[in-house]
Amino acid sequence: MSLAARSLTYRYPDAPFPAVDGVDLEARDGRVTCLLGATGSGKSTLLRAMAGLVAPTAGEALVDGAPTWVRRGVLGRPRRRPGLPRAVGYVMQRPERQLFAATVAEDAAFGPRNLGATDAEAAEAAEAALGLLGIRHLACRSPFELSGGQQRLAAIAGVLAMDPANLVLDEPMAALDPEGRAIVRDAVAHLASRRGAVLLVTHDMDDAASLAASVAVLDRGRVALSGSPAEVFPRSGELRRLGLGLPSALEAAHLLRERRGVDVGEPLTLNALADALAGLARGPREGA
Ligand SMILES: Nc1ncnc2c1ncn2[C@@H]1O[C@H](COP(=O)(O)OP(=O)(O)OP(=O)(O)O)[C@@H](O)[C@H]1O
Repeated sequence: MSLAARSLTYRYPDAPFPAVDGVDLEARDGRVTCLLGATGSGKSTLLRAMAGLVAPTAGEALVDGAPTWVRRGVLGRPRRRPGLPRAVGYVMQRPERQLFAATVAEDAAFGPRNLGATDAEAAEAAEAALGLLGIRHLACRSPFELSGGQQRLAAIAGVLAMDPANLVLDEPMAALDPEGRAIVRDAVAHLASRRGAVLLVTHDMDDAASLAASVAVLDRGRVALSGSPAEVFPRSGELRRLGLGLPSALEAAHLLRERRGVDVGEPLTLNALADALAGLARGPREGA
């Protein structure tokens, strides 16, 4: 399973510049790939193109190696590849705004029913999706009486119930309280270990550092930096120039080095920073 962009360009009608400009990107099986970038850098547009919601103006978006849109017919107009919703699921920004049914289970069953499943098959798919996200106990609740984090999980369950092989998510942790963020972050990490490729847009460097196996930074529609978090995040000068901050642990490590002359390396997570500090605290005593 995989998601890929090949020289992908997307220009909105009448826009002077492409929002996405010749992007090459690969999101691999069983891993989370995070798409980062300043506001307006083209992340959501690239995500929508890679999920096949829009046809690239030039280049290709590939899902499991096949283009999302093909030119067929005598007029050669682009047409979305059949069966795409099963190949890639798309979780839009604030997906809970789309919740509409009387219960969480009915809401999650809507997608599979729409794809042709019988009522029994759709109910089974919904139950499996709720189970995957650990919210089976909410099945009979009204989606409108849930917490923000629970609503977000219920909405993501609606996408998973369609059983997509790969998944793209646009800022799934945004606008949630810390508990809601943690619930969704854990769910995404869990999904990545069970699904194909997971491609996620986030503005939060801590989420990216803790979740991603690889990251790509967009700048004015182009990939400016890419690699593993350990390769990308230490490039603090370039990240700042691109309008991005650092993971908090790395920021703290840089402050410790600059202001106190203490070197804890380049920790990307608070756990790694705590381990490095514990190592420093132990070091002199052990050596004494
Ligand atoms: N429907 C649209 N029509 C015309 N231009 C658009 C449209 N949607 C986005 N754009 C433009 O495309 C560019 C990229 O927008 P996009 O939403 O992809 O950026 P983003 O990186 O996801 O931003 P943010 O972090 O603020 O969500 C921006 O210049 C934006 O103004």
